[in-house]
Amino acid sequence: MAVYTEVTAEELADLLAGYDIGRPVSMKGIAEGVENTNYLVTTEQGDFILTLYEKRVACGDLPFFIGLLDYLAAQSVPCPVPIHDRAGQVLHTLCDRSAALFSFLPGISVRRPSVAQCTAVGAELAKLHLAGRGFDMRRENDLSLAGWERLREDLGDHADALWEGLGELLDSELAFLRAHWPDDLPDGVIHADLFPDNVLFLDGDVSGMIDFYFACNDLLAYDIAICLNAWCFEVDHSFNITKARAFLESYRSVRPMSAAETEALPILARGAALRFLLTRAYDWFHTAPDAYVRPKSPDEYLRKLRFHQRVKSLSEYGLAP
Ligand SMILES: Nc1ncnc2c1ncn2[C@@H]1O[C@H](COP(=O)(O)OP(=O)(O)OP(=O)(O)O)[C@@H](O)[C@H]1O
Ligand SMILES: N[C@@H](CCO)C(=O)O
Repeated sequence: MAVYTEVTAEELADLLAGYDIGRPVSMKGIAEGVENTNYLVTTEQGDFILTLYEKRVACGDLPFFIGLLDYLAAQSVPCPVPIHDRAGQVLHTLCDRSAALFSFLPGISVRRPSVAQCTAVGAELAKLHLAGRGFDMRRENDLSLAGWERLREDLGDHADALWEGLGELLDSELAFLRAHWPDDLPDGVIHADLFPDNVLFLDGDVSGMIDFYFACNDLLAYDIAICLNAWCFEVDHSFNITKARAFLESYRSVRPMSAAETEALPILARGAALRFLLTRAYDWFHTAPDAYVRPKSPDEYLRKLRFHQRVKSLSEYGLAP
């Protein structure tokens, strides 16, 4: 479970004294999530999420994330709304960590998304991309090409210890992506980690998108590629073209994609697969055996990468060639 930092009832009461959200009634640690410590805090006025930022989120990035959530929430994007204290502040220090309170979003995340849920998330991602236009803070994607190269370097010989030949595969894929990565597609604010565990559903609709801590400025179509990987493969690793078609049609009904964006999808999907293959491989070797959370399987993303490497036509993503 991921409650890395224990907050006492007194510490919570002291924090809440600065807000207009009533006195605390209860506080429960949330088991899900691996990056930060999250508590469900109930006050006299309702439910809130208290997040304590652990080491993986850089403190310097927090104003970007908070500013973005404020901006998106003002445009009715179903994201956590940062709660401002009486002085207008969102960020506080609690137990030696940066901490913030957010609105609690109702809904349940799914493990195996249905076609209807892929349709719903496609439209919501497009709305998010449109809503992000005009947000004037910037955060570079530290997990794009240069970041992948750093991760590959850091993995070193561990790659081949994971699977014979993985090092060579990573090197040739990086060389391919370096030579072909597009730089002239529409860009903007992307979520960059919109996996099923970061989307909440209520009565078939998306009621919440959470965990914006990889959000950054990058190609909008790269975010689409991340979602194709995260939402459209089955547990047996097969690609579900019906889900892909539903997701893409729904996205394009809200924000039409240019021809250049659709043509770039196979390369972007390769990059997106490599990104999660590398971070999962990194975590595989850097997670202590007695850690709270088990690292996720890099193998899943190696298979996804291989699928996209074999794609010959956009029709394999359910798009007209
Ligand atoms: N605003 C919110 N409303 C409702 N539930 C939330 C909210 N924020 C977080 N949660 C709950 O807390 C859990 C962990 O949140 P989150 O995914 O942001 O944590 P994390 O540690 O950054 O995780 P990750 O491993 O996905 O990076 C979620 O799965 C969800 O159950
Ligand atoms: N979504 C990431 C985990 C960290 O956000 C993964 O599945 O590898």
